[in-house]
Amino acid sequence: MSEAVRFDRVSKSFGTLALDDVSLTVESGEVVVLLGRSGSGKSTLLRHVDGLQRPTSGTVTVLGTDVGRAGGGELRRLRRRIGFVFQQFHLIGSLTVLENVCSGALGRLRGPRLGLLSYPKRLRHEALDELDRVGLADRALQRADTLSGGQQQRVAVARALLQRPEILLADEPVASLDPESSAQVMRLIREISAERRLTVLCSLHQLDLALSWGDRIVGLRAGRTVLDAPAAGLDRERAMELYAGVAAEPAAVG
Ligand SMILES: Nc1ncnc2c1ncn2[C@@H]1O[C@H](COP(=O)(O)OP(=O)(O)OP(=O)(O)O)[C@@H](O)[C@H]1O
Repeated sequence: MSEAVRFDRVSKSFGTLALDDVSLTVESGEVVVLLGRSGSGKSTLLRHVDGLQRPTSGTVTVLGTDVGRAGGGELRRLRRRIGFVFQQFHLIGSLTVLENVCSGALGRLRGPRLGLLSYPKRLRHEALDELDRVGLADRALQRADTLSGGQQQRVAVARALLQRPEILLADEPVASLDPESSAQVMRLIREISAERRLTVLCSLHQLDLALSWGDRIVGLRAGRTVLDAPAAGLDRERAMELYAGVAAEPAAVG
């Protein structure tokens, strides 16, 4: 197996420590799910992978690039190899689904594009293939804002795939979806990772989804990795300890 991501004693301070001495190696093709309470450092960890943030100390190495030391050009080249899926899908609602997917290839093209026909035919075909992969080829010419949330997130996955990424970062990709759509999106990401040997780092708040679709669970608490274990066979109670100490909702009075 080759190594896709390595964190070597990484700390990140914003005044408070968001990451505290994190060491982690992710192999190519692994699906790693990050779990932890709000504010435990999941998004900060993801942002170090594509160099949106740089470590205060320690080393982050991604696809052979030392992210903390990389110059602007090197970072841009690295980012082309990394796809990102967000909680908010960030589609352009007034454009067709297909054009939204095509925009995933902008990093591979020269110059801006306006309108579906401004993309090379070969690329439109590639985009349609990716839409087919996420089960939405029949929606290609529909406006993106006419799709359900789950469908829009699948379009966002297709758009990220058109970038031909080696790593996919997903920051709470199902946080705004219903349980069925959430499972559908996670299953898709998992299957595509297996088909293409795509490395996935995904933050989630849903323990059951993490256990179902992750290869490996990394648990963070106050910026430290307190759990790093294969998802298969991981005791649910043990994973729940990540959330221990969260104040219960006050009981309704009346
Ligand atoms: N740009 C920033 N400036 C200052 N503090 C930040 C910044 N980004 C993150 N932090 C702090 O770092 C800590 C970790 O935040 P982070 O967003 O990584 O947590 P998280 O686990 O992703 O939370 P959530 O589940 O709510 O998204 C928090 O205390 C947060 O306030």
